[in-house]
Amino acid sequence: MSEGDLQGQDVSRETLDRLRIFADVLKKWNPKINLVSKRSLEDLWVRHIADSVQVFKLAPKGVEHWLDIGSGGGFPGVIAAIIAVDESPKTAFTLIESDQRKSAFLRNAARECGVNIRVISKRIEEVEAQNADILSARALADLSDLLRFAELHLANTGIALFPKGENWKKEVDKSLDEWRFDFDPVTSLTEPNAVILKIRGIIRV
Ligand SMILES: C[S@@+](CC[C@H](N)C(=O)[O-])C[C@H]1O[C@@H](n2cnc3c(N)ncnc32)[C@H](O)[C@@H]1O
Repeated sequence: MSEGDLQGQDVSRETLDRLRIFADVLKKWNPKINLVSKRSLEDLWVRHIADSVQVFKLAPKGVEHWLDIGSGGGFPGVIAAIIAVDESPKTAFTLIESDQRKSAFLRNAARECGVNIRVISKRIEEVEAQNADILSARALADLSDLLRFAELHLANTGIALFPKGENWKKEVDKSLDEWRFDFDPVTSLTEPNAVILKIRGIIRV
């Protein structure tokens, strides 16, 4: 287990302490509600934590509102909120997670880490428009569905950050039937064939 390994990404000592608390809470809850697979728990720091840190690092600092959808075990939403305590303290975080037990975990983990996060336990499509500056989602849906969620909850000037696996080009091509957008595929630090799609200017055609 690569405890504390953030793949060379720099965070403060205080942030690292909070991330350690988060890792402990996740390990405590995981056997009961299966937040991450048992196998990936062995590589929690790289597979999940460092993978989420890189999403935070791609967002501009000082934005008002960050929305993470389908947050599950808190990736990348809780990790981004933890780093923001130091690096972007004015940013408010909202997480949408429809599963009640996972929502309870997210609230508990935020409290234990001393981070202020609003958790909405509803389906993304049933939540009132959030007008977010940043929208993140990992392992939630294919790109076309994510763009539908962005249409609901992302401000016109906002940025979507979607980690995607090696099939990302196919997902982009498929989504162009229905959408136009500007995008930048940033190579993942944790998985060489994966990217984080940084997307702006989403328009339905
Ligand atoms: C595969 S998990 C990914 C969790 C986390 N983002 C990660 O990367 O580890 C997808 C999560 O999205 C939630 N979810 C799926 N569809 C949803 C919806 N329509 N509204 C709210 N939450 C949803 C599920 O309950 C689940 O926790």
